[in-house]
Amino acid sequence: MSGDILYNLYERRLAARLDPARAPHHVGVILDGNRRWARAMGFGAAQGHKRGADKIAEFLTWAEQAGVRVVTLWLLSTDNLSRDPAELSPLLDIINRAVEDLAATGHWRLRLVGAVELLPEPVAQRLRAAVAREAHDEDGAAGSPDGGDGALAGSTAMEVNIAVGYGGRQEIADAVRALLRERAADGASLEEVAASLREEDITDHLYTKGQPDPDLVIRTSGEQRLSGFLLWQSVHSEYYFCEVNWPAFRRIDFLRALRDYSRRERRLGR
Ligand SMILES: CC(C)=CCC/C(C)=C/COP(=O)(O)OP(=O)(O)O
Ligand SMILES: C=C(C)CCOP(=O)(O)OP(=O)(O)O
Ligand SMILES: [Mg+2]
Repeated sequence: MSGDILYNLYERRLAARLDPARAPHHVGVILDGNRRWARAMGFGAAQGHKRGADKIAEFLTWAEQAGVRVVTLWLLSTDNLSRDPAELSPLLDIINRAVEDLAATGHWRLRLVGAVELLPEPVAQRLRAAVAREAHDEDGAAGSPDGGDGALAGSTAMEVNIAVGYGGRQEIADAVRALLRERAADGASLEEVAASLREEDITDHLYTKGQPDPDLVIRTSGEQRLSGFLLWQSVHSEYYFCEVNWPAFRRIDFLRALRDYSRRERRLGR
């Protein structure tokens, strides 16, 4: 039997054995290892990022098929903004194009989660425009990523958070700033804000406001760290670290993550 046939059989068996009722509602992904993948292939960093970007729509389709309702994709950290401009500039363009392509399918509900204002203005503008166009398409006709008659981006479409210029500490600082400004505009004194501050007030001002916390966070490339991803929201998240570099991530890697997740016992401190 050829490798492809065996792979397909294994993939189908893994998928069939997963209980959709145990699927994570929100999956966060740290798409790591683009440059290591590129180096191993004898390519430059930009080709690694490009191949990584090409994997995104495919991944979202797998997640949707598995019953996931929210996906957060970490495409650029605040720390990544200090990378060499020779790498950063093509990477920002690749991210812009990737988000425009996702928006053009009209298939997902996109949300920018990150300090977009820290990005070069033209990049930020393109990102905002792509996501705004997608939101507009919600009541119009748009096809599925494969060009078929898939679900339209409406209230039932999977939500996809695009984390660009995202840093966990930055997000919490932004949330506190927004909260303080809001309360100040209502005429509250600093002492009144301090006395009444609850955890939920911070949660309600995060980039992810209104969304459930991630149940499962996947990081590719073998690194076992968070690097600040969804710092506030990941208190009870399950982590899955996968050795494969992001551009080489396959559906069976994702299905294995889901299988692993379905076997975990989440106690939430109880
Ligand atoms: C369009 C996409 C997919 C964007 C993700 C950008 C990014 C910083 C990926 C991580 O790989 P890396 O650059 O950190 O590579 P490595 O970990 O191998 O150094
Ligand atoms: C995947 C993204 C977008 C950010 C985290 O990966 P990095 O590669 O930048 O993080 P470190 O390994 O340096 O912590
Ligand atoms: Mg990396």
